[in-house]
Amino acid sequence: MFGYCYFQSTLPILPLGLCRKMWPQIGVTGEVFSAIQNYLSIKASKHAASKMVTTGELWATLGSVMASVMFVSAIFKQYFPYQLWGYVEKYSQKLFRILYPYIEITFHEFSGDRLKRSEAFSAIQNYLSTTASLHATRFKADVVKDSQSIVLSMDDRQEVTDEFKGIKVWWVLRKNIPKTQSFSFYPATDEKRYYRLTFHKSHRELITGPYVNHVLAGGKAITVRNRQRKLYSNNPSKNWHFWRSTKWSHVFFEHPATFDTLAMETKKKEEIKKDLKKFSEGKEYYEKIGKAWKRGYLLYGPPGTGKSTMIAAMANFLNYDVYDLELTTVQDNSELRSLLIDTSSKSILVIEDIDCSLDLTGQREKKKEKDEDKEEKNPIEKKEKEDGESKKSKVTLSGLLNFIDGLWSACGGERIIVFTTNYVDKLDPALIRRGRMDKHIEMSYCCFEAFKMLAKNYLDIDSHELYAKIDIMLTETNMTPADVAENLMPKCDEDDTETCVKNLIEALKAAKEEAIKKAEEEARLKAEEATKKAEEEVRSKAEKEEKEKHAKENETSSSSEKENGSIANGNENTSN
Ligand SMILES: Nc1ncnc2c1ncn2[C@@H]1O[C@H](COP(=O)(O)OP(=O)(O)OP(=O)(O)O)[C@@H](O)[C@H]1O
Ligand SMILES: [Mg+2]
Repeated sequence: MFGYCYFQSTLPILPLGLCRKMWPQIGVTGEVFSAIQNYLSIKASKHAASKMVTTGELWATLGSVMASVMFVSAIFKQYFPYQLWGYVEKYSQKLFRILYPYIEITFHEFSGDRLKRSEAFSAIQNYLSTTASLHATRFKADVVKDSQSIVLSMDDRQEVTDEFKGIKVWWVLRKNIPKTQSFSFYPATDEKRYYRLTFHKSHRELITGPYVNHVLAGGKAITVRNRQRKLYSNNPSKNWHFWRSTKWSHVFFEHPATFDTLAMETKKKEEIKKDLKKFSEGKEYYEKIGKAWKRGYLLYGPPGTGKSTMIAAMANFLNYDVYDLELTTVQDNSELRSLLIDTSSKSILVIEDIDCSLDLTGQREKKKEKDEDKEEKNPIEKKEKEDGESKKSKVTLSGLLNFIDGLWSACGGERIIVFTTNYVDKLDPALIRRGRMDKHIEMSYCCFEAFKMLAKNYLDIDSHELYAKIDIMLTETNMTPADVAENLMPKCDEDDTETCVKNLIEALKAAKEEAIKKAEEEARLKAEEATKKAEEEVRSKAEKEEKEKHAKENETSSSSEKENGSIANGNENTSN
């Protein structure tokens, strides 16, 4: 009503602004324009005045009603006996229930002290995205699946109705904004959103049971249908409390690698695929054996052998999200736990190059501390060092071990944890024991079978006359699949299959020669080292002998001197 009055009262003024802009453009002279302006302003003011009277009347009526209510309630409070207040409350609630025979259920966005986003909330959001599109008038739009489709969802405070077995229910999206005294640029930081479901109390059984289940199941089905997988990376904790920030930020996961494009022995590949499938279908089995529904994979091998590519292939095979955890930005073990809790199920949690991520052995830390104690530092250097230390991650090996295999690791379920490393021997045995890293997969240099897959992918060929030669050369040389792939890739339009295969042969020859040179160089260095060592030994032996000889000579000379001395003394004594 108020909005309508306001609109009516401002309406006549609006065209004035437009006139001002438009009329000069169509050649109306200044005098004519001012005449029209004066005419319109008189008309508008009359119109507006008449509407203002209506608004004034409305306010006056409202004011008097309010005053009457307040007066009656004050009188009532003063003269009504205090002892009877309880009854008044009780019966007023009863009366309210009779007058308002509806039940309300709220579904909050976050559960468990804001640690985890409620799955029910997301399911309802998705369910209502289809229901809302029929009834609501205000929407929020999200683009999914390579920008090919949009999903509409209810906007804040928008109410929609739904029907279930002929019964009407109402949904509304609301949010609680905490009453804060402080001024903030980001007022919505702590807003708590929730869906409220309202229905008549006579349908309590039907709505709280079958209807809610129907909504959740429908919502989950839509989630799966519209699901676009995501690649997450963890945010530094200093940003966790900023406006709308979360512990993880994401982009859509679009890596095209699959097990078909991954070059490795077929037997090994099939074994991994079976293992993954068994895991993803093993909910009941894991429950039965009393184990958290998670599985650890350790991928190790030289750089360029396809460890990261394997992770992408796994995610595409299982249709899982990927959480790429950068351990060095995690401040301490409790942050690590928070990050773990904030991951969704059906996901792969990746820690790449685990050997480089952190210094995870306690002994090394202690040794360093001792060394530092010895050093005398000036105060500025010391302060700088302390600042650097405070920013450094304090995640410990035991924190990481608990993260993977502790009580918290069971939160969520259906999770794969993958570690990659170039140096498996560097890792602490506790970190990679079975139960933490259940399956160890070695990613090795390119074999002939892997080469054939790469050739099929890159050049679309199954055989070639040079295959036999390549087979032999690959056994003689260590070349990573990354290098093989790079050589097989055409670099310009003129590069045909023949050129690419020959390029690979040239590269293999060069690699072999380089390997031979390297081996020769190593052998030469080794021989030099051995000769040096032998010479050193001979020299030290000679020195030792020389020293011994000297010592002996000194000994004999001193004893002969002593002898001579005693003879001389004897002679002196006899002459005396
Ligand atoms: N087994 C493979 N099958 C198919 N492509 C591969 C394979 N290995 C490597 N590649 C190619 O080489 C590139 C590098 O591979 P990737 O990043 O997976 O190696 P990595 O083992 O993770 O190396 P790093 O240890 O340095 O991280 C990829 O882009 C991919 O195209
Ligand atoms: Mg990698």
